Amino acid sequence: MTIQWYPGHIAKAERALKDQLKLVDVVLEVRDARIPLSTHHPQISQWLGSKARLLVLNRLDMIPAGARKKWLSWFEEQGETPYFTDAQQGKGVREVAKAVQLAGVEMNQRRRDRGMLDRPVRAVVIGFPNVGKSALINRLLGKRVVESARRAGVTRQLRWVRISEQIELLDAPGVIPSLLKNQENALKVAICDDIGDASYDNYLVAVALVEYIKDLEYMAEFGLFPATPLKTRYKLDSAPFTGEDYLQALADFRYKGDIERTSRQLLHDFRKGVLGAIPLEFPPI
Ligand SMILES: Nc1nc2c(ncn2[C@@H]2O[C@H](COP(=O)(O)OP(=O)(O)OP(=O)(O)O)[C@@H](O)[C@H]2O)c(=O)[nH]1
Repeated sequence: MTIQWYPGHIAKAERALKDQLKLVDVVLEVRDARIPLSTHHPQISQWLGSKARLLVLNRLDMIPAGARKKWLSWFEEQGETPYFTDAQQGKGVREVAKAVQLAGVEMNQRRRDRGMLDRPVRAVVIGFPNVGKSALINRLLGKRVVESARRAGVTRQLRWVRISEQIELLDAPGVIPSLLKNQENALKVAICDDIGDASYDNYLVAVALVEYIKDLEYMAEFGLFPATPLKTRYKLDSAPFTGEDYLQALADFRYKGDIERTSRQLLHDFRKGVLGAIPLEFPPI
């Protein structure tokens, strides 16, 4: 199957991102906690060079507590400290601000060592489309300044905002272009709607979602997944079906055989959390 991006948009987004990165000392890289690996861009560390980076896993509310614990220990094993946030509710945001502040203290220490004066640390929030960057910026600001768009891929002009005496933040987030050669990652990103300007087939993406759910359902036993989320929501058990057959059966059972509508409904329910807290990735073993 194919998920297509518009190459012009990707090149433009990449240039805009690099311009933003030049301006800052600290980068807050936001990923989707449901798919922390698929919302990682392989070139990030190359783009950042020696700049400080803070890893934020947003949509904390959309994964079970057990999955969060697993990711925490996995990232720590990799030598990284993930900050988990629910940017919609403001959870975990204070800890992120503290970490930026600390990066500023370290930066100013280095400046003083070189005989320079202190200055506020400059930061930017970056991430794939729709992962919650604007929501995080708003929470860091403590008020609604940046429009938190419901549609993917919305950007604005650059402006600095003060979030404390010591921190200046670019009010517009940097959008990481979803250049995804790996179709499995691309599918997960499409399922989660972290995809921006892309065209894809709702039906194929919905089938993939059903298949992921069927594959991961056994994790409910370990508290890492909701029990039978499809059966609970639609009163139609997915166990006897393949992904394609389930969508057809569900369309026949509930949506007058309309498979496109069924696909859209399923994706909508997943994205709104109606199916429960459903992680689509777990740490590699
Ligand atoms: N459930 C949940 N929803 C969130 C969270 N963070 C953001 N959202 C919602 O996700 C949608 C996208 O959030 P935005 O902040 O606009 O995302 P963005 O990354 O700035 O998006 P673009 O500007 O399109 O790249 C909005 O509907 C937010 O309300 C979260 O932690 N949990």
